[in-house]
Amino acid sequence: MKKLIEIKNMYFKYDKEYVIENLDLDIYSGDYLGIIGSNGSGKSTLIKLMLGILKPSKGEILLYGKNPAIGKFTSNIGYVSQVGLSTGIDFPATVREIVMMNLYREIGLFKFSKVKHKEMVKKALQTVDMLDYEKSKFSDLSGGQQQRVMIAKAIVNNPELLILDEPTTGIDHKSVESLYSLLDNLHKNKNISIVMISHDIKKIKSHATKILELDDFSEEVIGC
Ligand SMILES: Nc1ncnc2c1ncn2[C@@H]1O[C@H](COP(=O)(O)OP(=O)(O)OP(=O)(O)O)[C@@H](O)[C@H]1O
Repeated sequence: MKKLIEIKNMYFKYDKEYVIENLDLDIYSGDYLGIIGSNGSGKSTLIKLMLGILKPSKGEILLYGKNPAIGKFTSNIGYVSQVGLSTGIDFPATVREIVMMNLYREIGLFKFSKVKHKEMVKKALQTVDMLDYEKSKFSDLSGGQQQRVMIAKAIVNNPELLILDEPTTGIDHKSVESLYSLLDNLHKNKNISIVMISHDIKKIKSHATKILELDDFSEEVIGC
């Protein structure tokens, strides 16, 4: 099995105290890892380390066997933030434009998208069942619909790994259920590995294949 992320003896602190201490963790292709833990236990920090936004204070984190270049986002990894953060989009963009944003590296800024790119956007929107909303204004959608669009944006590049930071916060019960089924579908049928923070321990344990508990500095991986 291919190793996507390898964390070795990693420590991280913002100021004086360590937020993450002596963490060892391997994430393989095919994993669906749920990250749980109380408020402030370091879940979002760990994701920022995985994305290369933060650098370990000690120890190592390797993405595809390499040190992530700080601030250089790899297109092999898709990222979805909390609903509140994704709705920070305050210009009148359409659903298609939002998803297209993750193709600009490929298209080139200020150049026109090609048929191929429009097809990639359509395919991603179809996967998340939002193709009918392609021309709708993003800001007119419900929280659950917006989150599906953000997932389409994250998968439009066909990443191997999708990282989600509590994507269900603030969305209604029915949308949460359908978001979990969508993630199951991406995991099982599209071979996308998943790392997801969740406060709903029962639910994440019933979907994930591994759980990492980040509490009281005691990190533990439990096979589900
Ligand atoms: N930029 C920062 N500078 C200093 N301290 C920070 C910063 N970001 C987070 N922290 C602190 O690091 C600790 C871990 O924060 P983090 O956001 O990773 O926790 P979390 O488990 O994701 O919490 P929550 O469940 O509330 O989102 C907290 O004590 C937090 O106050």
